[in-house]
Parts: sequence; structure tokens; C-alpha cells
Amino acid sequence: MPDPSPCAPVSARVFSEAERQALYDVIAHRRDVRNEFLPDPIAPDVLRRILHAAHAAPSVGLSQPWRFLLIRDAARRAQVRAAFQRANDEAATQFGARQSAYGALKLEGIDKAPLNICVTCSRPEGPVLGATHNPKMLPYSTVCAVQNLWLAARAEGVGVGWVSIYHDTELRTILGLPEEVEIVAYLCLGYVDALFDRPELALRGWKEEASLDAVLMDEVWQD
Ligand SMILES: Cc1cc2c(cc1C)N(C[C@H](O)[C@H](O)[C@H](O)COP(=O)(O)O)c1[nH]c(=O)[nH]c(=O)c1N2
Repeated sequence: MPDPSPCAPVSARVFSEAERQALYDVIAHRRDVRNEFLPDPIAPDVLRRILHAAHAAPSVGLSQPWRFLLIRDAARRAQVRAAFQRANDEAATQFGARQSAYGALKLEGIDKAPLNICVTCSRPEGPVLGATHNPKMLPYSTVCAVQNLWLAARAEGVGVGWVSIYHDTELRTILGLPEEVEIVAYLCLGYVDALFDRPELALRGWKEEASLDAVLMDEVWQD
């Protein structure tokens, strides 16, 4: 008799070669999008699938600590854009001789993208399985949700750009976030019909990509 317990595993689905390749293709063709957003609103069913993918992410102790705050209002996005601009002007001064090269980079699509999403992390009351010694596991779990969102969006033809240049306090005020809620990601989303085929920062000569071999080590840390 098969075990009727809901705890029994079912046979693991085996993915075809084409399905595996599709996953690797989505990963390889995901890009950070700043300027290529089309103005069309994201269809509700598409957005729902993308958010379901985000919500299916692994999380420490099954805490699911994320919240997805959808921001469409142009006036609110303009406030966020202004907060970005203030922080970005400060950031530019930190790059010394590269300041003008930095200034030439476009590092957000807050206005252009029809949808912005602030992904936050809330700490549940009491101890969380797996996070008792490492509380950062809660925001790390939330980042897993962001990555699922980013990949699902790519598969749906929706571009995502991550913006992290703002003062936390300013963004919290604009979005009315309570003190205990942590901002993990501010994302810009919209359909795209053209994308760079390599990281834009590499193509523009800002930073070279490291090879996989350059980041692999055996057994113990190697300098
Ligand atoms: C946590 C975090 C924060 C940011 C980013 C990413 C991540 C993971 N990235 C995007 C980043 O520059 C980009 O991922 C890399 O340059 C690699 O390019 P692709 O994502 O492969 O296109 C990013 N890009 C940007 O233009 N403005 C930003 O503020 C940020 N912030």
C-alpha cells in the first residue's frame, strides 16, 4: 500500500532537455534594465504569474517575510526619482577620476517603467527556524524572491531594473513604511523589446565580468 501520509514525497518530475535549456536561456538572457522599458502596462495575469513565482521562493523557516508594494502612481514615482537623483549626485563624488564616466551611466528607469515594486522584509514575532543565529537569513530569503521575480519576468518579456541608490529614510517616507519593515529591493518593471546581450556596465566599459573560474575555489579559501 502506498503511504497515504501527506509527508510522503511524490516522484520527482524529470525535465526534458528543451525545458532545461529554456531555464538556462532565461538565466543567461536576464538583464538589468534601465532605459528599454515600453510604456504599456503589464497585463494583470502576467504580473500575477511573476508575483506567484516570487512568492514561491525558498525562505528561512518558511517565513515568507517578503511583501510586494506595487507603485504605479506617476507622482509617487517622480518623488522616488528625485530621491534617486539626490543620492546619485552624492554617489558620483565617490568615484574620483571616474566621476564623469559615472555621471554618463543611466542607473534607473523609475519614471520610464510603468510599474515599480518595493520588495520589503518583515521580521516575524518570535524565533524563526534557521534564523536564530543568523537573522540576515530573512532579508536573504527576500532576495531569493527578487531573483525568482526577475527570472519569471524575463520569461514573460518583462524587463526588471534594480535601483539601490537612495537614502533609506527618504524612500520609507515616500512609501509610508513602518519602522520595523526593511527595504530589500526597489524594482522597475515594464515590457521590453530590446535588451543588451551582456551586462550593460561591461559593454560601456565600466567593469569587466569575472569568469566562473575566477570565483571558484577548492576546499579552503585561496587568495
Ligand atoms: C543588489 C543589487 C543592486 C543593484 C543592482 C543589482 C543588484 C543585484 N543593479 C544591477 C547591476 O548593475 C547588474 O545586475 C549588473 O551590472 C549585471 O548586469 P545584468 O544584471 O546581468 O544585466 C543596479 N543597476 C543600476 O543601474 N542601478 C542600481 O542602483 C543597481 N543596484
